[in-house]
Amino acid sequence: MEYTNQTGALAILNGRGNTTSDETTLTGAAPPAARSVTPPQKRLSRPLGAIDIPHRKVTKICCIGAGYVGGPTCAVIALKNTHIIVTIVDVNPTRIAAWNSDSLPIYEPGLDAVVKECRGRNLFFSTDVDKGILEADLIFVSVNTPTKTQGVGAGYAADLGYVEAATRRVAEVATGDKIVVEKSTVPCRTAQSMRVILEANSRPGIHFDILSNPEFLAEGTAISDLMCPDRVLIGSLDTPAGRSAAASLADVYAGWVPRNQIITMNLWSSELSKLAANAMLAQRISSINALSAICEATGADIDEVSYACGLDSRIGPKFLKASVGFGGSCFQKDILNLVYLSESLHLPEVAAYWKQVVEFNEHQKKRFLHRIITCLFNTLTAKKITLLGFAFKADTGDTRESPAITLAKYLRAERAHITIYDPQVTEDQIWLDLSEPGVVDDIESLKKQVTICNNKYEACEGADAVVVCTEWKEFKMQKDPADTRGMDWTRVYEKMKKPAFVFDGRLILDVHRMEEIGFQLESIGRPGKGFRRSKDWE
Ligand SMILES: NC(=O)C1=CN([C@@H]2O[C@H](COP(=O)(O)OP(=O)(O)OC[C@H]3O[C@@H](n4cnc5c(N)ncnc54)[C@H](O)[C@@H]3O)[C@@H](O)[C@H]2O)C=CC1
Ligand SMILES: O=C(O)[C@H]1O[C@H](OP(=O)(O)OP(=O)(O)OC[C@H]2O[C@@H](n3ccc(=O)[nH]c3=O)[C@H](O)[C@@H]2O)[C@H](O)[C@@H](O)[C@@H]1O
Repeated sequence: MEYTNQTGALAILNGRGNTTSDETTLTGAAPPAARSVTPPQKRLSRPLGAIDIPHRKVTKICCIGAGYVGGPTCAVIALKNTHIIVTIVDVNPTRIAAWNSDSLPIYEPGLDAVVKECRGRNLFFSTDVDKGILEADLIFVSVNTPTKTQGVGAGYAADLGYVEAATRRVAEVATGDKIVVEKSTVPCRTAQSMRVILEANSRPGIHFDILSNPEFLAEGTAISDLMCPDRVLIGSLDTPAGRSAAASLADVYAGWVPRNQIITMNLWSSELSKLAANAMLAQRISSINALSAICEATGADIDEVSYACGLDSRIGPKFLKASVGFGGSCFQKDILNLVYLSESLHLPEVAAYWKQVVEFNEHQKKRFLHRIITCLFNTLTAKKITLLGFAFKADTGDTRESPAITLAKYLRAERAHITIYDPQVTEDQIWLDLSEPGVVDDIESLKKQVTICNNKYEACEGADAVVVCTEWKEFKMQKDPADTRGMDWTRVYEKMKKPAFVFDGRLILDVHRMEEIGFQLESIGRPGKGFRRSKDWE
């Protein structure tokens, strides 16, 4: 039976070996045979019961962690539930001060308007973590879960120190019953650890319900993702108390999300679904990037291949854009987390399978660098290379795991002079990303080799090559001379060294139009000019 192993793994994970009703469904389910078959997860979802199960109405929410997730998510909850008081707390006073100012700590389209409407009404930002916990009925734990950098599992396992610290604080401070919600992305079974910590450290007689409610928003589109989510996932114990807590949280989301999109399931499935979703999304990018290498060597065009594959309704068109590599704070971290989980479950083949998604991503960045070196006559020494974009994707100022950081470090090693322009990333952030922690004189040598520019045209002046690292709209070719949002690539060409090379790591530039201007454009997933010249069929 196709699902037997999965069920077995679940049984091992929950440490009981008994099967829940969900697991029974899984074992009995026939494997999907044709594309019209109802997806198996439909049958997995428990009846929501949010309306008919007796449950508490939430009136006060506290969110621990005012980051990229906690801030936007709870701002939208406050916007859509004017009867709920939402307080977002954080140990970082600078971050909280920024949330309380006109200059929010994160750039996210639409976020300012949401915060402006609710702040001071039913949305508050505070460093008083204890007060937030004390007053709330429901507490989101939305703290960071980075990859461990040392000790057992270094480089793979999630560092759960922040989750544990927040959980201990809840246990120590709470004087009444609380629903505690894992919003952070965590390894499967973390809710169990949280339960043990809460029960061991709280006052007698206090009851905690723990829910898993992973977040699926993407940066740059956080507000629209939150307003219209594909689904809201709530994992709970399959007990009356667990179901009741899930119903309380479901009510909060039902403030704007249709009930049939609020999915409830067992805790461990919910925790694992988050890692699984990110792993599958990243896997699609590595798959298309692997194909991009074949395109470059054969004359196929990766955009055309993506388009052709995406028209198959089983595959779909999203997340098939080839690039210099995926970045962001979570894809790599969550896959490595899954790799670690697989290894600890003695599933080395499963671990190797997922690990390859991350390894290929690193390879893609190196491939791109090699192409730059080859085109620039095999040396980058003292050449001016301009990086357009430093954020890991457009519409965010976030640079975590940005491919531009890796590229800049590689280019530095080649002794190139690097100039960087990004419309949203701060100078301080770029210096922080490029300097080696603990190396005292590094920043001085860094500043001799790297220039940060706040004008895109100036950044390109005198460059041997321009490398598009982020797909900001302002780097796309302007539609006409009056279009001030796009880029006047003719103006760029005039001030560059010749031959003028542009390396498009985001496939946003049209090869024919760029060549008409005079550029040598080299794009990911398309054969380069050298290849095309050597073939007589073009
Ligand atoms: N960034 C994203 O787009 C997404 C992130 N996630 C997950 O959400 C979680 C949070 O991610 P981000 O918001 O990006 O992290 P972040 O680093 O932006 O924010 C976390 C915040 O928690 C605060 N914090 C840590 N420990 C604390 C404590 N004990 N008490 C009070 N505050 C504390 C930190 O000061 C920080 O401001 C992670 O597990 C991440 O994997 C999930 C979906 C999307
Ligand atoms: O857990 C998380 O943190 C989040 O991770 C991703 O969101 P995010 O990393 O913000 O942004 P994505 O749009 O997924 O992009 C990630 C990276 O992949 C790249 N990408 C994306 C799509 C694509 O087709 N090709 C491609 O190279 C992007 O440029 C970016 O570098 C997921 O999309 C969210 O659902 C998830 O909640």
